[in-house]
Amino acid sequence: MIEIQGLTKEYDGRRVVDDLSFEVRPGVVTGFLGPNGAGKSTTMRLVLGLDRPTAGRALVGGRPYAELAEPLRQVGALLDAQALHGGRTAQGHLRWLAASNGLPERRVGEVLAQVGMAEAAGRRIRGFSLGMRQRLGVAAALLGDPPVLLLDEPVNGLDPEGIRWIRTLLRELAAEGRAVLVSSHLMTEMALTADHLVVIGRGRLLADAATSAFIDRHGRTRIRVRAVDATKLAALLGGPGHGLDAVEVDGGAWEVTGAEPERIAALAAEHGVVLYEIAVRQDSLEEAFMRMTADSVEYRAEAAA
Ligand SMILES: Nc1ncnc2c1ncn2[C@@H]1O[C@H](COP(=O)(O)OP(=O)(O)OP(=O)(O)O)[C@@H](O)[C@H]1O
Repeated sequence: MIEIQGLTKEYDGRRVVDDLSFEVRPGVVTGFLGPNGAGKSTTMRLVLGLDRPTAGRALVGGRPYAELAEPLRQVGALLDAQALHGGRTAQGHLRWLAASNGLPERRVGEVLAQVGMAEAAGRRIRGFSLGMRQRLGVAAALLGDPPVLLLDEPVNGLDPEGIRWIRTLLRELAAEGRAVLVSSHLMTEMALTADHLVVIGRGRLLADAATSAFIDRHGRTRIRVRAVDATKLAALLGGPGHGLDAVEVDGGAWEVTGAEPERIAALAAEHGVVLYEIAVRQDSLEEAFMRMTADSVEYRAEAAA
């Protein structure tokens, strides 16, 4: 588990992580979201002891990273998959990591197989595609079989098959009881991968909630309707008096916000309007996220700055 408590980081007096507190729990994929420059990478670097906090602390398994006896056995990380020595082979790179961290060499073959790279074990990294580098980075993170994993934008630049592979792997790793923190800009992907979300803006915590609760809270539910007689439907929903928030969207279809489908169906029946489509549409995570950040005082302050 990762515990972040009052974490603050300033660069030249500018606060980029601001009194952040949250937990990354075992058995769950936690998505780490925020606009560009929100402080996600800085937070991850602070957890990994690559930078020192100005205030507060980040604990992995109850200890600061610097105090971990065998760090790779405690936490695995994928930060920048491009930062690899091109002259080494995949196997050579992992053997060197294993040897310098007191890990058994058999893990090298195991993790290469786990990420589907057994065939490429003897090839030099400089000839690897972005997807292969990403897989090798994940293999390195898994080398010490750690209970905690941190991945910064692991699906950046991957094709749909690679994205799907990362999603499945992360869900499996969490199902094994590991704590997984993953940042991404791809909201659709996060909605499919993360059980829980931590959202930050301008270094501050904006939300810490289950993904479904976040969408329920910040997204809207709309009911889409179409009628056999579009003019009658327009007169009903567009007219005053029924107290519905209704707008015409396309080709005679209407969307009603903030009402139960039963109420709309009953209203239509009462006025003799025959519906042939009535569908409940929940906002996507992206729509909920955009509404949430637009509503957030902190984020508006940032946008105005
Ligand atoms: N070493 C540093 N020195 C000075 N400023 C820094 C340093 N590292 C990061 N920053 C600044 O801190 C802010 C947060 O950056 P960070 O990379 O953590 O954000 P992020 O949420 O990961 O953004 P992105 O999604 O764009 O990767 C940015 O304004 C960045 O310029």
